[in-house]
Amino acid sequence: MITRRGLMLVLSSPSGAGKTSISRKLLEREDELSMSVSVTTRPRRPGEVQGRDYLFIDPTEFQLMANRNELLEHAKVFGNYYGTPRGAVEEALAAGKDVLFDIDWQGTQQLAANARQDLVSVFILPPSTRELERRLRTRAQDSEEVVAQRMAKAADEISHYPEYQYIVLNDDIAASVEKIRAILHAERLKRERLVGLPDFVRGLQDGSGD
Ligand SMILES: Nc1ncnc2c1ncn2[C@@H]1O[C@H](COP(=O)(O)OP(=O)(O)OP(=O)(O)O)[C@@H](O)[C@H]1O
Ligand SMILES: Nc1nc2c(ncn2[C@@H]2O[C@H](COP(=O)(O)O)[C@@H](O)[C@H]2O)c(=O)[nH]1
Repeated sequence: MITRRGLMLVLSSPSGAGKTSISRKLLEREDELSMSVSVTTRPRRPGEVQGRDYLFIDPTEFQLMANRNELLEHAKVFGNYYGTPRGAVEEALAAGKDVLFDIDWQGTQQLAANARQDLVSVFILPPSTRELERRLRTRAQDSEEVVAQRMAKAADEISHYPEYQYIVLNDDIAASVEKIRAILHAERLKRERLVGLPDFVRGLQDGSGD
């Protein structure tokens, strides 16, 4: 019997390039994929739902979670704290399920340091700086000040693209989703992820695997 270890599919990008939009569409199409819901100290945006988009917590609670080693990775991004709760991810991976992450480059580096073999990392680029700013503005969920702060950090975020295995230029969202699905489907077939493969092949070779 061949089974498979779950993988961690990470999407990173400068703010506004499209990670959240792409993630939602991926989850609609991929039954075996679940979203890692982060904790954050950032204020909730209009329309965001507690427990679906984030677990919104206060800085004291965040610090407690970090101290208790309940976060798989954590980072300060744009002045707020964000982190990945460890329990849900470890449970899903152990059950052979894949987990989708929308996290920044700092978090990706931490996951890579601890579990590089289970990580599939994708960096999403916007088609242009002008389009990135247009997307942040038309999302209409952040103040002028926040948009300016995120645009000021975009070049720095983009400088981390060489740390990622795959690059997707998010011009057309449907096409971007299909590209990431293709990455996911190919990565699922990687020999290294298959558990029980040597025994299965040995059975084929010696004829005992009927
Ligand atoms: N390919 C695309 N073409 C046009 N608009 C897009 C495209 N992808 C995403 N958008 C729009 O851009 C805006 C920002 O997208 P989204 O919130 O998904 O970005 P994000 O990378 O998750 O941002 P953040 O890092 O701030 O969470 C949204 O209004 C979304 O509808
Ligand atoms: N290292 C982590 N980064 C995270 C996590 N959750 C989200 N993020 C990143 O933060 C910025 C801003 O997100 P926003 O929702 O405030 O627009 C973005 O780059 C996210 O990818 C996390 O758990 N860890």
